Amino acid sequence: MAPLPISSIRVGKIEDVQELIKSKPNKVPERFIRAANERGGLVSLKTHFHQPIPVIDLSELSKPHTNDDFVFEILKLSQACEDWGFFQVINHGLEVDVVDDIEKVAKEFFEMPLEEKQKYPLEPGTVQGYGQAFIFSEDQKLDWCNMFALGVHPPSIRNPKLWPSKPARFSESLKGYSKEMRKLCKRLLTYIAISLGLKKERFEEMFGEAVQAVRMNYYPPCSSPDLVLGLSPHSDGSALTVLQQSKDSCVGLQILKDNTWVPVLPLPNALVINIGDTVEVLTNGKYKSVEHRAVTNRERERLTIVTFYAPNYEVEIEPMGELVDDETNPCKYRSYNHGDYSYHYVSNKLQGKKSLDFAKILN
Ligand SMILES: COC(=O)C(/C=C/C1=C(C)CCCC1(C)C)=C/O[C@H]1C=C(C)C(=O)O1
Ligand SMILES: O=C(O)CCC(=O)C(=O)O
Ligand SMILES: [Fe+2]
Repeated sequence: MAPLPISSIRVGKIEDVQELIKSKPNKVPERFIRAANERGGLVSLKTHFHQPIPVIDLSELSKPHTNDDFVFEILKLSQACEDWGFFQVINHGLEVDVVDDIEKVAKEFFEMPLEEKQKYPLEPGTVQGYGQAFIFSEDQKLDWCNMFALGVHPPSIRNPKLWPSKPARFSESLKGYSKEMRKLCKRLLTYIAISLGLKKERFEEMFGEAVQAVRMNYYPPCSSPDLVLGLSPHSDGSALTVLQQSKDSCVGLQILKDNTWVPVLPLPNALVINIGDTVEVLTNGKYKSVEHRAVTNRERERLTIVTFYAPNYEVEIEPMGELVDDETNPCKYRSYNHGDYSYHYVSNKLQGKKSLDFAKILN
């Protein structure tokens, strides 16, 4: 994926949100204030009474494929992917230490002095480093979030200058965590393949050496949470995304369902999984990527650790032949190179599902 021509990008001053709140401003700076139509939207109250985002129990999927419990959970998975594009997984079998450790080092990273974090700057037009990504103009609104993102795998996408030397355990911890996340993504893709009636290795065989990136999002508290957004609405360009919310995390993630923003209630020891644009294309729209955003809290900070898992940049993407029927289910997306899509994705601001127009066949 070629870098963007950064010289032409003028983004103005991007204030660091953690530093900003230290000065206790009596007003939220204009650059963070969203237009009324952007920050509002109907927010579902249903979640105050029950948890609507499907929950998939991965221990049920470890059972033999002939077992009724396995079949039942696969059906639940297929419904979750088709109706929601989002689900939480429990009993995922990840070592508690690995999950806890990354959360600790991520916290330690964000708590370091600004000068230390600024040794790893996210340059305009790139998506790796500390700062704000997807900002392309001086008048673009900013998210109420500090983020730190790194390409992890294959090693060729790493920018070693951006891997921090402090906290001392950061790199080791991220490598260990990413290894486990990679196994989890591969495993989830086998279940997703089975849920679609495909052979279980179908995604893995097509993806080649999959691309994996991590993004740590730190949302400081905001005195006027209704005026800002923690993270702008977007769908992920990945095939799958895994989101870990820190222990005791408050609600922050919202997903757009039937024109209503539905909050995702954090469950203890669960991970949130979502379908990315790439799986939408590969399944010819049977499983769709879903627009989501993050909101902030008046009193509480929130930390999330997000893994993006996607095919190798060399891979050609198009709807899978098994899921297309010229008569009853014609091809809705064109064929393209995943590296080109990644370039397109990172060259545009986050704007709902707009990035996917790149692939849509418009009739
Ligand atoms: C909100 O989405 C992102 O921040 C994001 C960025 C991912 C990336 C890095 C942090 C470094 C390496 C490149 C890559 C683009 C993967 C989303 O990632 C999605 C977008 C595409 C395309 C993808 O494959 O994952
Ligand atoms: O932090 C969250 O809740 C959402 C993060 C997210 O959607 C992303 O990083 O792509
Ligand atoms: Fe996302």
